[in-house]
Amino acid sequence: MLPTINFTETSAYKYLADHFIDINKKNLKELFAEDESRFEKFSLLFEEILVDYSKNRIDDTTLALLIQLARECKLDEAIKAMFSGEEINQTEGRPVLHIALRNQRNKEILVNGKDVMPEVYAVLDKMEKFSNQIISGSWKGYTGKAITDVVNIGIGGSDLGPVMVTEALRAYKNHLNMHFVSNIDGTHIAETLKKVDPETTLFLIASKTFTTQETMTNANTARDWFLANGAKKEDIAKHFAALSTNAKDVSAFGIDTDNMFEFWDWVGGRYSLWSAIGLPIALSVGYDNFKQLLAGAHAADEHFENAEFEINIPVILALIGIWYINFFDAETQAILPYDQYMHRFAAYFQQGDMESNGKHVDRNGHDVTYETGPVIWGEPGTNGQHAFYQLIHQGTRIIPCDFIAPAQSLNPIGNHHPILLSNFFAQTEALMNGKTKEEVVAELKKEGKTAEEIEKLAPFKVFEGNRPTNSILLKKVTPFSLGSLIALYEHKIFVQGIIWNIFSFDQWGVELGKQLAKSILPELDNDNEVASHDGSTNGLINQYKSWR
Ligand SMILES: O=P(O)(O)OC[C@H]1O[C@](O)(CO)[C@@H](O)[C@@H]1O
Repeated sequence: MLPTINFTETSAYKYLADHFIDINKKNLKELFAEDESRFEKFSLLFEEILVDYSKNRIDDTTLALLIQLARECKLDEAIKAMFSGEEINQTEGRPVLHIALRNQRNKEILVNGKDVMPEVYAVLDKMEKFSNQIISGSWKGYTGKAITDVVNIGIGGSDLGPVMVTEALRAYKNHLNMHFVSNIDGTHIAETLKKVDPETTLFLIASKTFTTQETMTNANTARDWFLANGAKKEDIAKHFAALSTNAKDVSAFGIDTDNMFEFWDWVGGRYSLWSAIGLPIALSVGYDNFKQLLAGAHAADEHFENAEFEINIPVILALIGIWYINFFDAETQAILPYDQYMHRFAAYFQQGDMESNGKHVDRNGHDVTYETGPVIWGEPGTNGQHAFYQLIHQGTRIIPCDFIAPAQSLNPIGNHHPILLSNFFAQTEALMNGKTKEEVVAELKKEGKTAEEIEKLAPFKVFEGNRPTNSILLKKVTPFSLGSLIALYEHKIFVQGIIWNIFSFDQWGVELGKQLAKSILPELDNDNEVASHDGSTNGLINQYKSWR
């Protein structure tokens, strides 16, 4: 059982509320001026990842109080509970053990008294064998040709993780063409099927439950297309595999359970890229790289489980996030990778964070009286700079940002990378220091503007600064470093959920829309006017019926 402490009733919270009044009067520039050792104090090096959190509106007291908050909320007990396989997903009656999927130390992890590691290793072995066969071409399609294209059909956690990682590791990929179909919109599968040949395509049906409407509809369409283009039912075994926990429905669909890669109910969908759901990753970059990804995540797990809170990256990042959300009223958090390969990283953690911590009921079943999960968003730099950074620099809201960049480029062409990184360094500096009226006036004078022009223009050119950022500098994006980075973010989400006293591993909030869509679907079968809903929904459905 997880602790159920209301963090706003702890003494640390009360001290933080007082301390906030002082910190809120200070700006980051002053904090740096007051303390020359901020960077040394407020940065952590883990493997080949440097996390600099010194450009945050914190000082020694803030951090000490935040850590006290974590202690009062019994974060240490919660971490132990997760790592030891307790049923911490209490609303679904399950443990939460994505850490077991990357456990590399042959340590037993018990679920209901049974060690899950032999099953985990058995599936990994099966993934290794299968991915080697597909990559080497020894696995043949129904006409004897090797596989050239892989189409992963899944949605949410059964899509976003593999998409994000295969893109982030694109520099490591082999000859296989990877495609991902998630949306129920027929356009997604139609456009994908235009690009592939049934004789050389492998379909992976990725669904934990094997009941998700979008995935099953897309899977049926893919199977129909396969059979309508020359293949027979018995050929399905060579071209369809399932990544699922539901063996019964997998075989009812017609997939041989030999081609099923199993995982378990203790793997949450949005934490499943480490499981059989990661098969497209192993296919795209090879099994050895997939293992490196797991190894990187495992290293981060060990860090999270064992490091003191003062030097524990997920704990520090989570607490700083709470500082902004619950004291500064920040509503959103931007994730800004300066790495084109990581272009889906923010989208991935949109699900990771928002489906986990978008909750308004605490672990006692009561409405919370404080804010919980932030809106997560972001795009890669420098594209974002030319789109939405204006609001981050000069808007009215506080938007804490994570800037992420690799020191070494995987495509070191000309001076692209130094230019990219000069922007990465400049942005956090600009957000922190801003530009004063005096600086603006001096600049305008230099440009030869008149006193009147200066007076008019200056207010618009002032940057107040004092805008907080974390900088995460990786030596290089490798399967190992990416695995670590993802796991650090996962654990950050866990820590925040513990402090907010919410359940981070269920997602009841996605059910209502699904239920209603199921009840509306039969109403769309005929042209009868609908009157069973509210006025707006009736109006929309009836207009649709008149236009289709
Ligand atoms: O893998 P499944 O069972 O098809 O579910 C897909 C996704 O649907 C959800 O359950 C809800 O959207 C996600 O948590 C999950 O990742």
